[in-house]
Amino acid sequence: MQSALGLHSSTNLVFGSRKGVPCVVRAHVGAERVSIDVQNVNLCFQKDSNVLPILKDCCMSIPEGKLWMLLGPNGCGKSTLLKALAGLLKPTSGKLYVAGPKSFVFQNPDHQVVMPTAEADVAFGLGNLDLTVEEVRCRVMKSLEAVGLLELSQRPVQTLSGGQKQRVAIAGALAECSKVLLLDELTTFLDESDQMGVVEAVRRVVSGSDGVTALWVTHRLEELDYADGASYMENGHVVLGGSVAKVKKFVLEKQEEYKRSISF
Ligand SMILES: Nc1ncnc2c1ncn2[C@@H]1O[C@H](COP(=O)(O)OP(=O)(O)OP(=O)(O)O)[C@@H](O)[C@H]1O
Repeated sequence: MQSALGLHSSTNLVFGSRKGVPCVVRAHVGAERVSIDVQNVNLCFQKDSNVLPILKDCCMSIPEGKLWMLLGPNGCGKSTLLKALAGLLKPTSGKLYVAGPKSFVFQNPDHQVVMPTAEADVAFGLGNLDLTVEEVRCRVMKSLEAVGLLELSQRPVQTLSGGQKQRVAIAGALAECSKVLLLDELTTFLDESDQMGVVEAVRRVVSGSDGVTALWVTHRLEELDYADGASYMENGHVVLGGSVAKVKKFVLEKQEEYKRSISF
């Protein structure tokens, strides 16, 4: 279902299996419940007569109830992986599991916040559900409160900042009871205070929820400090995943390596 608040889907997503590779849906890894599991996923784009492999045997598991960041150089396939998890792109092979319902929030909030006020916009996504007026009101207020926008519920959306609009979109996803938030470079076009408002709101949402998981694609290393864990992609697959400290150290070493290479 495409709502005004980005793509929302209420179904779990499980795709195909790779020839010769046994793929089992994993709701647990060890004793830990996972919300996202990616196993040996390959995904190609067709350009003219050429097949362009973008995701290459990509694997990643994200525990339930975590804010997880996905980093990597331009063009390595982060957005493609996120879109595949949202069901917008279909892998060529491999397996994807998302413990739905899930919502995808886009980089540009103007593409998804369309109603005159924050309150109306969050309510809009609930239009297809069989809810009473009071139930809608209750969900809208709770969701706006979760992202720190309750006092702006009646403000015309054109007077909101980019970051506030992003938070309206996230509130919409929460109102629809999404358990997995797929967040694609939400802070790219925001100034620093707006950027921190969005990442802090997502942090609060994940911490204060009963099992909401957020996968956050970013280039900004400072945002890692808000995360519970991270994965780093290169050339179509995840090369490192785990604690924030480990991934941050790896990225900083890469940056140093790059600086040394261009100083010769
Ligand atoms: N529809 C498409 N058709 C052909 N190639 C595509 C398509 N969408 C993306 N690509 C290519 O796939 C590769 C991965 O793109 P993707 O947007 O997933 O990278 P990314 O890691 O998110 O990059 P960035 O950090 O710059 O946003 C890029 O080389 C991109 O040009």
